Amino acid sequence: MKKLVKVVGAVTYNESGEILCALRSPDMSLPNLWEFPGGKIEEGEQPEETLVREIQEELDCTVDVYELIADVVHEYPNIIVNLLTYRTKIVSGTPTAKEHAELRWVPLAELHTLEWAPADVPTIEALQHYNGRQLIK
Ligand SMILES: Nc1nc2c([nH]c(=O)n2[C@H]2C[C@H](O)[C@@H](COP(=O)(O)OP(=O)(O)OP(=O)(O)O)O2)c(=O)[nH]1
Repeated sequence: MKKLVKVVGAVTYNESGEILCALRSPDMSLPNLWEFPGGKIEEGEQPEETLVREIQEELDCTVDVYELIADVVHEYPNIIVNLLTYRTKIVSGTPTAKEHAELRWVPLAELHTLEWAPADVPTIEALQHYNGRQLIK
């Protein structure tokens, strides 16, 4: 039976309303696809705690976590991923790619031009339906 992993991803806006996108490196699973930075929820962790920990590890900055954007179950060939995406805000530090091949700030209207990990597509669609400006707090 395929393993089900619970994963969190951070949707982070900058002052210009662009969203932080991260490119998985060639040696990761789902190589060379774009994702929201984050990672697997560990035993005993709340999703918000995972996000803060993972963003610190992967991007070397600190985020506050706000509302849930999408809760998606996606079946990959080898694994089932339950991806929870949350709006987050950087409260200290500047995002730096510690593990990703690239980080890029992308306007909402251009998100669909990137090649995303399939589990992320419903989040992109949900974001298009939001008024992006309302998300900048
Ligand atoms: N962090 C993150 N992972 C995602 C997203 N979309 C998506 O399908 N995933 C998948 C990729 C991985 O299979 C899993 C997250 O694991 P991880 O971020 O800890 O990645 P990893 O490379 O260490 O995991 P793995 O090689 O052991 O699969 O969820 C996303 O937006 N963010």
